[in-house]
Amino acid sequence: MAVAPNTPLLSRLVSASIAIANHAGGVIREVMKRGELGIVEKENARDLQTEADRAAQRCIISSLSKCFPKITIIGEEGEEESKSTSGIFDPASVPVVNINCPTDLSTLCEEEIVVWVDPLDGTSEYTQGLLDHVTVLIGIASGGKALGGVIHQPYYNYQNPGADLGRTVWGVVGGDVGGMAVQPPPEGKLIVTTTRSHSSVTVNDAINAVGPDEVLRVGGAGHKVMLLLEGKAHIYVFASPGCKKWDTCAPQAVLEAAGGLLTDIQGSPIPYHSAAPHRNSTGVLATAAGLHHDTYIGKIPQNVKDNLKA
Ligand SMILES: Nc1ncnc2c1ncn2[C@@H]1O[C@H](COP(=O)(O)O)[C@@H](O)[C@H]1OP(=O)(O)O
Ligand SMILES: [Mg+2]
Ligand SMILES: [Mg+2]
Ligand SMILES: [Mg+2]
Repeated sequence: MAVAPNTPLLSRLVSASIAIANHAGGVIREVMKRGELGIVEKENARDLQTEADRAAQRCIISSLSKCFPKITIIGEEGEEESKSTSGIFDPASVPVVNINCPTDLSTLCEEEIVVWVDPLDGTSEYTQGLLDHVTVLIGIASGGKALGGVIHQPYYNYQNPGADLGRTVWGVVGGDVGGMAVQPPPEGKLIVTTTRSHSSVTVNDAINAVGPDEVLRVGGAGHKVMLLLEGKAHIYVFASPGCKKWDTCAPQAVLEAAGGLLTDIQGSPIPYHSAAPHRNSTGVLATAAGLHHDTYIGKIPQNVKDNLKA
């Protein structure tokens, strides 16, 4: 369906990203259904890539760059999977989502935009059949800031036969959140979410220091931020250099659109310029809306912060 004339670029980009992320979710389910995952080890045995990561990236980058040829797009799975034009999807073939754009972001042009794409977040969990941990992440940045994001959960509802499979949540900082009803976490206790597959002594030291009543060890950066948005956890603590910009850009934008905050473990903003290092070497700490972020940053021990110097 055609977009109304004069629609700001950011609104068009978020709407197209919703459609493309949905389509990529179908690609991910299709690979799992066929059962030939084509698993490759990247940097080490805890860093895997499957045919679903590759095919979803081909689909997302080719489709986005066809619609927006001058934006910079950086995908987790690298150059080869970014050049391909196979699996292209035209977002104009599905209804437009009307996205409000804050006035100060309404004049952005394509050259000012960097899109960070994680075609499949939670790859370890995907290979282990923990399908509800998987998300597709498309994060939109400008001026080094995460401004818009789409989190698609291809397996949302997969344990409820008959219910609609998959859901897509989006947000624009200073604008709206859509695709879900954001819920506050319970009062009177502290639930922390963290990694289940990339733990370390430093990761656990940081968690213990914030004094949790409960720790939810789940896969994926997108999935953990969804737990904050769903009111199932209060904070996400990952004192490790394992996450990259494509893991955090979209979740950060959606969380901050909902009133939360995502920074590194020192409380400093994560920069999203195209030249920024891919690795979030100083870790990640995110808080749901209504929490006092600096209080938790203040509880992270100095030795943990020192272990994660840029
Ligand atoms: N040590 C690591 N090596 C590779 N990727 C990592 C590492 N730590 C975290 N990640 C990425 O960050 C996401 C969140 O981490 P975790 O699930 O451990 O909390 C992972 O799903 C993975 O993204 P991806 O699955 O897209 O490769
Ligand atoms: Mg990966
Ligand atoms: Mg990831
Ligand atoms: Mg990934």
